[in-house]
Amino acid sequence: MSTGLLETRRLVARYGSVEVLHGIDLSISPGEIVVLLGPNGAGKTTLLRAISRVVATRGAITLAGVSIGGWSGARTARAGIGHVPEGRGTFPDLTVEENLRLGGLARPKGRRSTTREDLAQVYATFPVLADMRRRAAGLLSGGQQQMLAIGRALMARPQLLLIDEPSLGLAPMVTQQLFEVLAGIRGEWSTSLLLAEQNARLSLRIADRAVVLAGGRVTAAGPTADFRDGDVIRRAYLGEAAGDPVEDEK
Ligand SMILES: Nc1ncnc2c1ncn2[C@@H]1O[C@H](COP(=O)(O)OP(=O)(O)OP(=O)(O)O)[C@@H](O)[C@H]1O
Repeated sequence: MSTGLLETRRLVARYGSVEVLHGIDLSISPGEIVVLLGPNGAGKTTLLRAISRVVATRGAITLAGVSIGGWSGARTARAGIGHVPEGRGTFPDLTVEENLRLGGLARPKGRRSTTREDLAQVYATFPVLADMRRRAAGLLSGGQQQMLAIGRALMARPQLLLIDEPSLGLAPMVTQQLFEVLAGIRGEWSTSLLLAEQNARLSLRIADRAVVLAGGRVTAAGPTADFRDGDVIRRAYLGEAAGDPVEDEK
């Protein structure tokens, strides 16, 4: 039996009759940070949705050894997996703290910490949110909203946190600060992270392993040290025959 936190085997996902993931094998260890890289349309978002059970799948998915595939596993998945979707999805008319409290409602029964303790921990992770706790979420900057979306997911004390394109629409400096915080989250919150991210340079800096998707298949995977060379990224994204240089930043 595997010791991984998350395991997928031959995972297939489709939208209607169109199959977009064609048999993904992925494993994530407790406390590990894994980044999903790949060009637009590769299937990164769909893989996160498949793992959090919001798109239909075939194949095996286990979380801490418990099957979360099929309908019966969806509840287990929701209890153990936090999902920060692309676009963040915070409630703009609610305050920062109200948004965070809503995240806490998803916590599994038998939790050890109180809501007050969890709020304090979110504010320690993202001090700017503490200063804005009574402000409507819709008035926050893009970076602050991303922090709020991540904080809200953390309130459910997930074993695995899925974050889709955290850098989307953020200035480089804000993205850098956000990634520094993300690097610390696994220790502070005892969670693993799976990021889908176009910013290869920054995400490779904080992740332990990278998995590259193209056309709904894994085309490369390994420790991030193997991917820091721009040529490896280029081959992984475009195939051996690629001629034009690709920016590291892509
Ligand atoms: N709701 C949907 N209905 C039908 N097809 C979809 C839907 N969402 C995504 N797709 C298709 O599934 C494939 C994978 O898309 P996905 O969004 O998972 O890729 P991605 O790697 O996350 O891309 P991006 O970096 O642009 O977000 C694409 O061909 C896309 O057109």
